[in-house]
Amino acid sequence: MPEPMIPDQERLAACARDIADAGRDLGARGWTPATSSNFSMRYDADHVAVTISGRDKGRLGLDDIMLVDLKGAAVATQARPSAETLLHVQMYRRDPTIGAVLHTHSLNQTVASRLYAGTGLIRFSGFELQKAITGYTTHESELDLPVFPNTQDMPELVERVDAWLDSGKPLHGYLIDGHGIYTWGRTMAEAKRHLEAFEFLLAADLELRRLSR
Ligand SMILES: CSC[C@@H](O)[C@@H](O)C(=O)COP(=O)(O)O
Ligand SMILES: [Zn+2]
Repeated sequence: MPEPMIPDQERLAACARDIADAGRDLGARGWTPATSSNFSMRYDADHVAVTISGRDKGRLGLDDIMLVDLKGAAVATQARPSAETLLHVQMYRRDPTIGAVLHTHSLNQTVASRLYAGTGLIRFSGFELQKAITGYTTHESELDLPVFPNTQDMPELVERVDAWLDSGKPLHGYLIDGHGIYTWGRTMAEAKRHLEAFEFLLAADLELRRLSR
C-alpha cells in the first residue's frame, strides 16, 4: 500500500488564497452567478487544488478549496470537488506547464456558446486583443475557440477535448454550449489574462452582430 499523501497546509493555503482572490475578482464582474464556475491551481506535479462543489465562487475562503490527484480523486478530505474537476485535471495531465485552470459562466460566454454551437467554433481574426493569448503576436492571426456540446457526462466532454488536442490543433480555451468557458495558463495571472481576453473578444463579436442586424 502506498503511504497516504499528507498535504502541506501552507502550500495548500497559498493556492487557496490565489484561487479565492481570482474568484472574488471574477465574481465581482458577474461571471460566477449562482455558485457556478470552478477554479484550480497546480499544487505539485501530481496534485491540484480545486474549489469544493457548490460553494459561492465569488466569496471563497480557505476552507472552500481541496486537493485532488490528477485523476480527480479527493486527497486527504471527504469533501466533493467541483462537478467538472475531470476537465481541470485533464489539462494538468496533458500539459505539465499548466499552472491554473479557470471556468466561468458570464452572460457573453453563455450567449455566444448558444449562437455558435451549430458551427462548433468561433474564429477570431483582426482583434488586437488576440495578442493577449500566449503565442499570438499579431491581430492578423486566427484564434479558434471551439464550442463543445454540453453534457453532464464529464468523461464524454473529456473525450471531445482530447480529440481536439490529439488532432494537433491549438487550444487555449473552449466554450460548452449553454454553459460557459474553460481556459488556463502557466500561472493564475496568465489564466486570468486569457479569460479576460476571451470575454472581451466574445463581447466584441456579440456587439458587432447586434450592430449589423
Ligand atoms: C450552479 S450550476 C453550475 C454547475 O453545474 C457547474 O457547471 C459549475 O460551474 C459549478 O459547479 P461546482 O460543482 O459548484 O464547481
Ligand atoms: Zn459550469
